[in-house]
This record gives sequence, structure tokens and C-alpha cells, in this order.
Amino acid sequence: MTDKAGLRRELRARRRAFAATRPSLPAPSRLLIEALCPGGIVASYVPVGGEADPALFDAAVVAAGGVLAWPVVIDRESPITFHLGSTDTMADGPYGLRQPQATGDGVVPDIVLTPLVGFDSRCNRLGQGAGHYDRAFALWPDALRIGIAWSVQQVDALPRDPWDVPLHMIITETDVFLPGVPK
Ligand SMILES: Nc1nc2c(c(=O)[nH]1)N(C=O)[C@@H](CNc1ccc(C(=O)N[C@@H](CCC(=O)O)C(=O)O)cc1)CN2
Ligand SMILES: Nc1ncnc2c1ncn2[C@@H]1O[C@H](COP(=O)(O)OP(=O)(O)OP(=O)(O)O)[C@@H](O)[C@H]1O
Repeated sequence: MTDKAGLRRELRARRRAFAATRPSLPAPSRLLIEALCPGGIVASYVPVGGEADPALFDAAVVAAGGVLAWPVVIDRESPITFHLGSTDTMADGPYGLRQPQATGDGVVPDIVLTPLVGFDSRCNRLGQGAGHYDRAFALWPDALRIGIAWSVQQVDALPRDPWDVPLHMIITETDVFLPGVPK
């Protein structure tokens, strides 16, 4: 199956089923976080639909002196913006998301911890289908794009459209993928 809509259906179901077994990501090493994030702005996300929970990364970022930001959806067609904030003060947003009550233009992230529906070993990413992250990556091409996922979300090769921006790294509960080192 190579069409994106069909893959999304299958991979969302796989993600939910795997998440129900209560897997967890390993805590990232202090050295990795300190190397990647010397006091920068790291965009994270609040997981939905069985997405891998980046909470241990969030904690490591803060411990390393970084600042967390969160995506805010305006509508399906607009780029997401990233806003500083804490999970305690978020409000309900579209698609069942929790998001900061945003004011202003938001911040420019140094690192984007990126949720995904599917990925391949070359760090291509399939998202929710609204182009929200691809638009953000086009706006902030200098940000380091790190995908966070469960291993069951891997497929052999994703179909690619011209606007798809690959990730620099994908971390799962069992592996780290780098685009130059296919597994
Ligand atoms: N946790 C999280 N936050 C995120 C995203 C994400 O993928 N995960 N986004 C990524 O772009 C943006 C929100 N964009 C979205 C665009 C479409 C749908 C969507 O169509 N959801 C389906 C249900 C999906 C499911 O069953 O798991 C729907 O509402 O029908 C969701 C989010 C920003 N915040
Ligand atoms: N940089 C961009 N500028 C304008 N539109 C874009 C851009 N990137 C993607 N899109 C639009 O977003 C829509 C969805 O793209 P796609 O199916 O690749 O979603 P996706 O890979 O699930 O993306 P995401 O996770 O970023 O939501 C497409 O109609 C595409 O035209």
C-alpha cells in the first residue's frame, strides 16, 4: 500500500494498538541532550491517539537549561506556530489537542520534537495530513527536526511529495534512525 491516506489509516491503528501495551521511550542520555540543546528553545508536543510521549525528553531539555514550546493550530490550512508555556495552563484545541492559550507570533524553535504517524529508515515522515509540520519546517529550515515514534510506525519506504521535509533523526523505544545510516 503506497497511498498516504491508506497508510495513515493502517498506521494510526497500529500506533493505538501498540500504545495500549503501555510501552515507554528510554530516557534520553544527558550527553545527547546537552549536545543538542545548549539552552535553546525546544518545541515538544502533548501526545494524542497513542503517540509516543516525549515527556522524558521535555524533562531532560529543562534539566539541560532549555526552554519548551508547544504547537498551536490556528486552522487546517495555516502554519502552526510554537508558543512557550507549560502543560498545566493549556486549553482544549482542535483535533482533541491540548495547546497553550497563545498570544503574539510565537517563538522560533531550535529543535522540533516531531510527532508522526509513520516513518521510514531514511527519516521520511508521514504526518496527520494537514501539512502542519511540513509548513513549519519550510518556515524554520534551520531547526533540528527530531521525530519521536514507536517502532511499529516504521514502513519500508514512504511515498514522498515535493513538500515533504525529512527529519534529521528519529528516536523510537528501540532505535535511533539517521538518514545517512539506513537500517
Ligand atoms: N500531539 C500532536 N500535536 C500536534 C500534531 C500532532 O500530530 N500531534 N500536529 C501535526 O500536524 C499538529 C496538529 N495537526 C493535526 C492535523 C490533523 C489531525 C487529524 O486529522 N486528526 C484525526 C484523528 C487522528 C487519529 O485518529 O489519531 C481527526 O481528527 O480525525 C490532527 C492534528 C500540531 N499539534
Ligand atoms: N510548505 C508547504 N506550504 C504549503 N502547503 C503545504 C506545505 N507542505 C505541505 N503542504 C500541504 O499540506 C497538505 C498535506 O500534506 P501531506 O499529505 O504531505 O501531510 P503530512 O505529511 O501528513 O504532513 P504534516 O504532518 O506536516 O501534517 C498538502 O495538501 C500540501 O499541499
